[in-house]
Amino acid sequence: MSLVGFGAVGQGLARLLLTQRERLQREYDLDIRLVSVANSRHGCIFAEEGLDIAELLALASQQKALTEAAHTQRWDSALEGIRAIKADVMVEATLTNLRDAEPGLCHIRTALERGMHVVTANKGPIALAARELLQIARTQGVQLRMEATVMAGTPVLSTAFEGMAGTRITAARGIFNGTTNYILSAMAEGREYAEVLADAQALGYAEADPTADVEGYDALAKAMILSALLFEQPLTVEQVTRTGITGVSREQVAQASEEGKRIKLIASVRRHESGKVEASVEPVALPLSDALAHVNGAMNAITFESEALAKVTVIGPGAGGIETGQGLLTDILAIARS
Ligand SMILES: NC(=O)C1=CN([C@@H]2O[C@H](COP(=O)(O)OP(=O)(O)OC[C@H]3O[C@@H](n4cnc5c(N)ncnc54)[C@H](OP(=O)(O)O)[C@@H]3O)[C@@H](O)[C@H]2O)C=CC1
Ligand SMILES: N[C@@H](CC=O)C(=O)O
Repeated sequence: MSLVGFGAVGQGLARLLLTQRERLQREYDLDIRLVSVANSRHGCIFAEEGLDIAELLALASQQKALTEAAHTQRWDSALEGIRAIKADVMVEATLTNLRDAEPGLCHIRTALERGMHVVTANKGPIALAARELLQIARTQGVQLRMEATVMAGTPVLSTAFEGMAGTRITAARGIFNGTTNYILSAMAEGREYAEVLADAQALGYAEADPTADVEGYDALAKAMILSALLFEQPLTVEQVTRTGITGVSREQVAQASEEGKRIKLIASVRRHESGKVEASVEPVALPLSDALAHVNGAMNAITFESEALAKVTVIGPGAGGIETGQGLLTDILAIARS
Protein backbone atom coordinates (compact mmCIF):
# COMPACT_ATOMS: atom_id res chain seq x y z
CA MET A 1 0.00 0.00 0.00
CA SER A 2 1.12 3.52 -0.86
CA LEU A 3 -0.04 6.48 1.29
CA VAL A 4 -0.13 10.05 0.01
CA GLY A 5 -0.76 12.67 2.71
CA PHE A 6 0.46 12.12 6.24
CA GLY A 7 -1.57 14.61 8.26
CA ALA A 8 -4.38 13.85 10.73
CA VAL A 9 -6.05 11.32 8.40
CA GLY A 10 -2.94 9.67 6.96
CA GLN A 11 -1.58 9.23 10.48
CA GLY A 12 -4.98 7.99 11.69
CA LEU A 13 -4.90 5.22 9.09
CA ALA A 14 -1.26 4.43 9.90
CA ARG A 15 -2.13 4.13 13.59
CA LEU A 16 -4.94 1.68 12.77
CA LEU A 17 -2.64 -0.40 10.53
CA LEU A 18 -0.22 -0.61 13.44
CA THR A 19 -2.66 -1.30 16.27
CA GLN A 20 -4.90 -3.66 14.26
CA ARG A 21 -2.10 -5.53 12.45
CA GLU A 22 -2.48 -8.83 14.28
CA ARG A 23 -6.27 -8.77 14.13
CA LEU A 24 -6.22 -8.01 10.39
CA GLN A 25 -3.87 -10.96 9.86
CA ARG A 26 -5.92 -13.28 12.05
CA GLU A 27 -9.44 -12.33 10.96
CA TYR A 28 -8.90 -11.16 7.37
CA ASP A 29 -5.73 -13.08 6.51
CA LEU A 30 -4.37 -9.73 5.41
CA ASP A 31 -0.87 -8.42 5.99
CA ILE A 32 -0.87 -4.79 4.79
CA ARG A 33 2.62 -3.59 3.92
CA LEU A 34 3.04 0.18 3.75
CA VAL A 35 5.69 0.62 1.07
CA SER A 36 5.58 4.38 0.56
CA VAL A 37 4.48 7.56 2.31
CA ALA A 38 4.40 11.08 0.89
CA ASN A 39 3.72 14.57 2.16
CA SER A 40 4.26 18.01 0.64
CA ARG A 41 7.35 18.98 2.69
CA HIS A 42 9.49 15.87 2.36
CA GLY A 43 8.34 14.23 -0.88
CA CYS A 44 7.83 10.48 -1.13
CA ILE A 45 9.85 7.78 0.64
CA PHE A 46 9.75 4.10 -0.37
CA ALA A 47 10.91 0.75 0.98
CA GLU A 48 9.96 -2.41 -0.92
CA GLU A 49 10.00 -4.53 2.26
CA GLY A 50 7.69 -2.05 4.04
CA LEU A 51 8.24 1.10 6.09
CA ASP A 52 8.29 1.05 9.89
CA ILE A 53 4.91 2.62 10.76
CA ALA A 54 5.77 3.19 14.43
CA GLU A 55 8.88 5.09 13.36
CA LEU A 56 6.90 7.24 10.90
CA LEU A 57 4.31 8.12 13.56
CA ALA A 58 7.04 8.97 16.07
CA LEU A 59 8.73 11.26 13.56
CA ALA A 60 5.44 13.00 12.77
CA SER A 61 4.61 13.53 16.44
CA GLN A 62 8.08 15.04 16.97
CA GLN A 63 7.63 17.31 13.91
CA LYS A 64 10.61 15.61 12.27
CA ALA A 65 11.11 14.93 8.55
CA LEU A 66 9.73 11.68 7.10
CA THR A 67 13.07 11.27 5.35
CA GLU A 68 14.68 10.48 8.73
CA ALA A 69 12.93 7.09 8.55
CA ALA A 70 14.82 4.17 7.06
CA HIS A 71 13.96 3.94 3.37
CA THR A 72 15.54 2.84 0.15
CA GLN A 73 14.37 5.46 -2.32
CA ARG A 74 13.02 9.00 -2.29
CA TRP A 75 11.32 11.22 -4.83
CA ASP A 76 10.83 14.99 -4.49
CA SER A 77 7.05 14.77 -4.90
CA ALA A 78 4.21 12.35 -4.32
CA LEU A 79 3.43 12.35 -8.04
CA GLU A 80 6.94 11.24 -8.98
CA GLY A 81 6.64 8.48 -6.41
CA ILE A 82 3.25 7.33 -7.75
CA ARG A 83 4.72 7.24 -11.28
CA ALA A 84 7.60 5.06 -10.12
CA ILE A 85 6.05 2.73 -7.52
CA LYS A 86 3.73 -0.19 -8.18
CA ALA A 87 1.58 -0.81 -5.10
CA ASP A 88 -1.71 -2.74 -5.01
CA VAL A 89 -3.54 0.20 -3.41
CA MET A 90 -2.85 3.93 -3.29
CA VAL A 91 -4.52 5.87 -0.46
CA GLU A 92 -5.06 9.60 -1.09
CA ALA A 93 -5.29 11.88 1.95
CA THR A 94 -4.00 15.24 0.77
CA LEU A 95 -5.89 18.52 0.99
CA THR A 96 -9.40 18.94 -0.41
CA ASN A 97 -9.46 21.67 -3.04
CA LEU A 98 -12.75 22.53 -4.73
CA ARG A 99 -11.21 24.79 -7.38
CA ASP A 100 -9.39 22.16 -9.45
CA ALA A 101 -9.15 19.17 -7.05
CA GLU A 102 -5.34 19.23 -7.16
CA PRO A 103 -2.98 17.73 -6.13
CA GLY A 104 -5.30 14.79 -5.36
CA LEU A 105 -6.81 14.59 -8.85
CA CYS A 106 -3.44 14.00 -10.53
CA HIS A 107 -2.44 11.52 -7.81
CA ILE A 108 -5.64 9.49 -8.24
CA ARG A 109 -5.69 9.63 -12.04
CA THR A 110 -2.06 8.53 -12.25
CA ALA A 111 -2.46 5.70 -9.76
CA LEU A 112 -5.57 4.38 -11.54
CA GLU A 113 -3.89 4.63 -14.94
CA ARG A 114 -0.99 2.62 -13.53
CA GLY A 115 -3.41 -0.13 -12.49
CA MET A 116 -3.57 0.58 -8.75
CA HIS A 117 -6.76 0.46 -6.72
CA VAL A 118 -7.40 3.85 -5.09
CA VAL A 119 -9.01 4.70 -1.76
CA THR A 120 -9.53 8.38 -1.01
CA ALA A 121 -10.50 10.62 1.89
CA ASN A 122 -9.87 13.66 -0.30
CA LYS A 123 -13.22 15.08 -1.37
CA GLY A 124 -12.08 17.37 -4.19
CA PRO A 125 -11.42 14.73 -6.86
CA ILE A 126 -14.72 12.95 -6.18
CA ALA A 127 -16.78 16.15 -5.97
CA LEU A 128 -15.33 17.52 -9.22
CA ALA A 129 -14.35 14.47 -11.27
CA ALA A 130 -16.11 11.33 -10.00
CA ARG A 131 -17.38 10.35 -13.43
CA GLU A 132 -14.00 10.63 -15.17
CA LEU A 133 -12.15 8.81 -12.37
CA LEU A 134 -14.69 5.99 -12.09
CA GLN A 135 -14.47 5.53 -15.87
CA ILE A 136 -10.67 5.22 -15.69
CA ALA A 137 -11.03 2.71 -12.83
CA ARG A 138 -13.50 0.63 -14.90
CA THR A 139 -11.23 0.69 -17.95
CA GLN A 140 -8.26 -0.37 -15.84
CA GLY A 141 -10.23 -3.07 -13.99
CA VAL A 142 -9.45 -1.57 -10.57
CA GLN A 143 -11.55 -0.03 -7.81
CA LEU A 144 -11.89 3.60 -6.74
CA ARG A 145 -13.47 3.82 -3.28
CA MET A 146 -14.38 6.90 -1.26
CA GLU A 147 -16.27 5.95 1.94
CA ALA A 148 -14.17 8.34 4.04
CA THR A 149 -15.16 11.38 1.98
CA VAL A 150 -18.65 11.64 3.51
CA MET A 151 -18.90 11.50 7.32
CA ALA A 152 -15.43 9.99 7.86
CA GLY A 153 -15.66 6.29 8.85
CA THR A 154 -19.42 6.29 9.41
CA PRO A 155 -20.80 3.94 6.73
CA VAL A 156 -22.73 6.32 4.53
CA LEU A 157 -21.83 5.29 0.99
CA SER A 158 -21.89 1.58 1.80
CA THR A 159 -25.32 2.07 3.38
CA ALA A 160 -26.57 3.76 0.22
CA PHE A 161 -24.97 1.41 -2.31
CA GLU A 162 -24.94 -1.93 -0.52
CA GLY A 163 -27.42 -1.64 2.36
CA MET A 164 -30.07 0.08 0.24
CA ALA A 165 -29.26 -1.56 -3.11
CA GLY A 166 -32.33 -1.90 -5.30
CA THR A 167 -34.35 1.01 -4.02
CA ARG A 168 -34.16 4.46 -5.62
CA ILE A 169 -32.75 7.09 -3.27
CA THR A 170 -34.43 10.41 -3.89
CA ALA A 171 -32.86 12.65 -1.23
CA ALA A 172 -30.18 12.88 1.44
CA ARG A 173 -30.30 15.48 4.21
CA GLY A 174 -28.39 15.99 7.42
CA ILE A 175 -25.38 17.34 9.27
CA PHE A 176 -22.35 16.69 7.06
CA ASN A 177 -19.63 18.70 8.80
CA GLY A 178 -18.05 17.79 12.14
CA THR A 179 -16.21 21.06 12.78
CA THR A 180 -19.26 23.31 12.50
CA ASN A 181 -21.42 20.93 14.48
CA TYR A 182 -18.75 20.88 17.20
CA ILE A 183 -18.65 24.69 17.18
CA LEU A 184 -22.44 25.17 17.19
CA SER A 185 -22.87 22.57 19.97
CA ALA A 186 -20.24 24.31 22.14
CA MET A 187 -21.74 27.75 21.41
CA ALA A 188 -25.09 26.40 22.65
CA GLU A 189 -23.28 25.74 25.94
CA GLY A 190 -22.07 29.36 26.03
CA ARG A 191 -18.54 28.92 24.65
CA GLU A 192 -16.82 31.42 22.33
CA TYR A 193 -16.62 30.71 18.58
CA ALA A 194 -12.87 31.40 18.19
CA GLU A 195 -11.86 29.24 21.16
CA VAL A 196 -14.00 26.31 19.99
CA LEU A 197 -12.71 26.54 16.42
CA ALA A 198 -9.15 26.27 17.79
CA ASP A 199 -10.21 23.12 19.69
CA ALA A 200 -11.70 21.60 16.51
CA GLN A 201 -8.42 22.26 14.69
CA ALA A 202 -6.36 20.68 17.49
CA LEU A 203 -8.63 17.61 17.47
CA GLY A 204 -7.98 17.07 13.72
CA TYR A 205 -11.60 17.82 12.72
CA ALA A 206 -11.04 20.99 10.70
CA GLU A 207 -9.75 21.31 7.16
CA ALA A 208 -6.22 22.72 6.73
CA ASP A 209 -7.94 26.04 5.97
CA PRO A 210 -10.96 25.98 8.32
CA THR A 211 -12.72 28.57 6.17
CA ALA A 212 -13.81 25.52 4.17
CA ASP A 213 -15.68 24.25 7.23
CA VAL A 214 -17.17 27.44 8.66
CA GLU A 215 -18.19 28.90 5.27
CA GLY A 216 -19.97 25.66 4.35
CA TYR A 217 -17.69 24.54 1.50
CA ASP A 218 -16.87 21.19 3.14
CA ALA A 219 -20.54 20.27 3.56
CA LEU A 220 -21.08 21.51 0.00
CA ALA A 221 -18.33 19.16 -1.25
CA LYS A 222 -20.15 16.26 0.39
CA ALA A 223 -23.44 17.34 -1.23
CA MET A 224 -21.63 17.38 -4.61
CA ILE A 225 -20.24 13.89 -3.95
CA LEU A 226 -23.68 12.54 -3.01
CA SER A 227 -25.29 14.04 -6.10
CA ALA A 228 -22.56 12.66 -8.37
CA LEU A 229 -22.69 9.18 -6.81
CA LEU A 230 -26.36 8.71 -5.83
CA PHE A 231 -27.98 10.55 -8.73
CA GLU A 232 -25.14 10.36 -11.28
CA GLN A 233 -25.58 14.11 -11.62
CA PRO A 234 -22.39 16.08 -11.03
CA LEU A 235 -22.98 19.57 -9.64
CA THR A 236 -20.71 22.60 -9.80
CA VAL A 237 -19.87 24.54 -6.64
CA GLU A 238 -22.10 27.35 -7.92
CA GLN A 239 -25.09 25.03 -8.30
CA VAL A 240 -25.22 24.41 -4.53
CA THR A 241 -26.85 27.16 -2.45
CA ARG A 242 -24.44 27.81 0.42
CA THR A 243 -24.46 29.75 3.69
CA GLY A 244 -21.87 28.96 6.38
CA ILE A 245 -21.96 29.57 10.12
CA THR A 246 -19.75 32.67 10.34
CA GLY A 247 -22.87 34.84 10.43
CA VAL A 248 -24.37 32.88 13.35
CA SER A 249 -23.86 34.86 16.58
CA ARG A 250 -23.80 33.59 20.15
CA GLU A 251 -26.96 35.64 20.71
CA GLN A 252 -28.75 33.81 17.88
CA VAL A 253 -27.64 30.46 19.31
CA ALA A 254 -28.87 31.50 22.79
CA GLN A 255 -32.14 32.84 21.36
CA ALA A 256 -32.73 29.53 19.55
CA SER A 257 -32.09 27.64 22.83
CA GLU A 258 -34.64 29.82 24.63
CA GLU A 259 -37.17 28.95 21.92
CA GLY A 260 -36.44 25.22 22.39
CA LYS A 261 -34.43 25.00 19.16
CA ARG A 262 -30.86 24.17 18.08
CA ILE A 263 -29.04 25.81 15.18
CA LYS A 264 -27.43 23.20 12.91
CA LEU A 265 -25.67 23.45 9.55
CA ILE A 266 -28.03 21.41 7.39
CA ALA A 267 -27.00 20.07 3.99
CA SER A 268 -29.44 18.59 1.54
CA VAL A 269 -29.51 17.04 -1.95
CA ARG A 270 -32.79 16.11 -3.59
CA ARG A 271 -33.66 14.69 -7.01
CA HIS A 272 -37.08 15.81 -8.17
CA GLU A 273 -39.38 13.74 -10.38
CA SER A 274 -38.26 15.89 -13.32
CA GLY A 275 -34.69 14.68 -12.73
CA LYS A 276 -33.57 18.12 -11.54
CA VAL A 277 -31.26 18.02 -8.51
CA GLU A 278 -31.40 20.71 -5.84
CA ALA A 279 -28.67 21.05 -3.23
CA SER A 280 -28.11 23.44 -0.34
CA VAL A 281 -26.09 24.06 2.81
CA GLU A 282 -27.45 26.48 5.41
CA PRO A 283 -27.81 27.01 9.16
CA VAL A 284 -31.30 26.05 10.32
CA ALA A 285 -32.92 26.45 13.77
CA LEU A 286 -34.36 22.96 14.34
CA PRO A 287 -37.04 22.20 16.93
CA LEU A 288 -36.03 19.68 19.60
CA SER A 289 -38.58 17.29 18.10
CA ASP A 290 -36.21 16.92 15.11
CA ALA A 291 -33.72 14.09 15.76
CA LEU A 292 -30.95 16.13 14.11
CA ALA A 293 -31.25 18.72 16.91
CA HIS A 294 -29.75 16.11 19.27
CA VAL A 295 -26.72 15.25 17.13
CA ASN A 296 -23.91 17.09 18.91
CA GLY A 297 -20.16 17.65 18.83
CA ALA A 298 -18.30 16.14 15.88
CA MET A 299 -21.12 13.64 15.32
CA ASN A 300 -22.87 13.86 11.95
CA ALA A 301 -26.11 12.41 10.60
CA ILE A 302 -27.61 11.65 7.22
CA THR A 303 -31.20 10.71 6.37
CA PHE A 304 -31.75 8.99 3.04
CA GLU A 305 -35.20 9.11 1.51
CA SER A 306 -35.98 6.24 -0.83
CA GLU A 307 -38.94 4.69 -2.60
CA ALA A 308 -39.04 1.42 -0.65
CA LEU A 309 -37.73 2.43 2.76
CA ALA A 310 -39.06 5.98 3.27
CA LYS A 311 -36.43 7.34 5.65
CA VAL A 312 -33.19 5.68 6.81
CA THR A 313 -30.91 7.65 9.13
CA VAL A 314 -27.24 6.96 9.89
CA ILE A 315 -25.62 8.83 12.79
CA GLY A 316 -21.91 8.68 13.61
CA PRO A 317 -18.59 10.49 13.81
CA GLY A 318 -18.10 12.92 10.95
CA ALA A 319 -14.47 13.91 11.45
CA GLY A 320 -11.20 13.00 13.16
CA GLY A 321 -7.98 11.26 12.15
CA ILE A 322 -8.78 7.81 13.51
CA GLU A 323 -12.46 8.01 12.53
CA THR A 324 -11.52 8.88 8.94
CA GLY A 325 -8.68 6.35 8.93
CA GLN A 326 -11.37 3.78 9.74
CA GLY A 327 -13.29 4.81 6.59
CA LEU A 328 -10.13 4.25 4.56
CA LEU A 329 -9.49 0.90 6.22
CA THR A 330 -13.05 -0.27 5.46
CA ASP A 331 -12.44 0.44 1.77
CA ILE A 332 -9.05 -1.28 1.80
CA LEU A 333 -10.68 -4.37 3.32
CA ALA A 334 -13.47 -4.25 0.71
CA ILE A 335 -10.82 -4.28 -2.03
CA ALA A 336 -8.93 -7.11 -0.34
CA ARG A 337 -12.16 -9.16 -0.01
CA SER A 338 -13.00 -8.74 -3.68
N1 LIG B 1 -9.71 15.49 9.16
C1 LIG B 1 -10.87 14.86 8.97
O1 LIG B 1 -11.63 14.61 9.93
C2 LIG B 1 -11.29 14.46 7.61
C3 LIG B 1 -10.56 14.81 6.50
N2 LIG B 1 -10.95 14.40 5.25
C4 LIG B 1 -10.13 14.75 4.11
O2 LIG B 1 -8.91 14.01 4.20
C5 LIG B 1 -7.84 14.77 3.63
C6 LIG B 1 -6.72 14.88 4.64
O3 LIG B 1 -7.20 15.59 5.78
P1 LIG B 1 -6.26 15.87 7.03
O4 LIG B 1 -5.36 14.73 7.23
O5 LIG B 1 -7.14 16.32 8.11
O6 LIG B 1 -5.41 17.11 6.49
P2 LIG B 1 -3.99 17.58 7.02
O7 LIG B 1 -3.87 19.02 6.63
O8 LIG B 1 -3.78 17.19 8.43
O9 LIG B 1 -2.95 16.70 6.13
C7 LIG B 1 -2.84 16.88 4.76
C8 LIG B 1 -1.62 16.11 4.30
O10 LIG B 1 -1.52 16.25 2.89
C9 LIG B 1 -0.16 16.53 2.58
N3 LIG B 1 -0.07 17.19 1.29
C10 LIG B 1 -0.54 18.38 0.88
N4 LIG B 1 -0.22 18.62 -0.40
C11 LIG B 1 0.48 17.54 -0.81
C12 LIG B 1 1.13 17.19 -2.02
N5 LIG B 1 1.10 17.98 -3.09
N6 LIG B 1 1.77 16.00 -2.08
C13 LIG B 1 1.84 15.18 -1.00
N7 LIG B 1 1.25 15.47 0.17
C14 LIG B 1 0.60 16.64 0.25
C15 LIG B 1 0.32 17.40 3.71
O11 LIG B 1 1.72 17.46 3.73
P3 LIG B 1 2.52 18.23 4.89
O12 LIG B 1 2.37 17.35 6.12
O13 LIG B 1 3.93 18.28 4.40
O14 LIG B 1 1.86 19.56 5.03
C16 LIG B 1 -0.30 16.64 4.88
O15 LIG B 1 0.54 15.55 5.23
C17 LIG B 1 -8.45 16.11 3.22
O16 LIG B 1 -8.73 16.06 1.84
C18 LIG B 1 -9.72 16.21 4.04
O17 LIG B 1 -10.72 16.97 3.41
C19 LIG B 1 -12.05 13.60 5.05
C20 LIG B 1 -12.81 13.22 6.10
C21 LIG B 1 -12.53 13.67 7.46
N1 LIG C 1 -13.39 19.12 8.18
C1 LIG C 1 -14.34 18.06 8.00
C2 LIG C 1 -13.63 16.75 8.10
C3 LIG C 1 -14.40 15.64 7.53
O1 LIG C 1 -14.79 15.63 6.39
C4 LIG C 1 -15.42 18.13 9.05
O2 LIG C 1 -15.25 18.89 10.01
O3 LIG C 1 -16.43 17.44 8.90
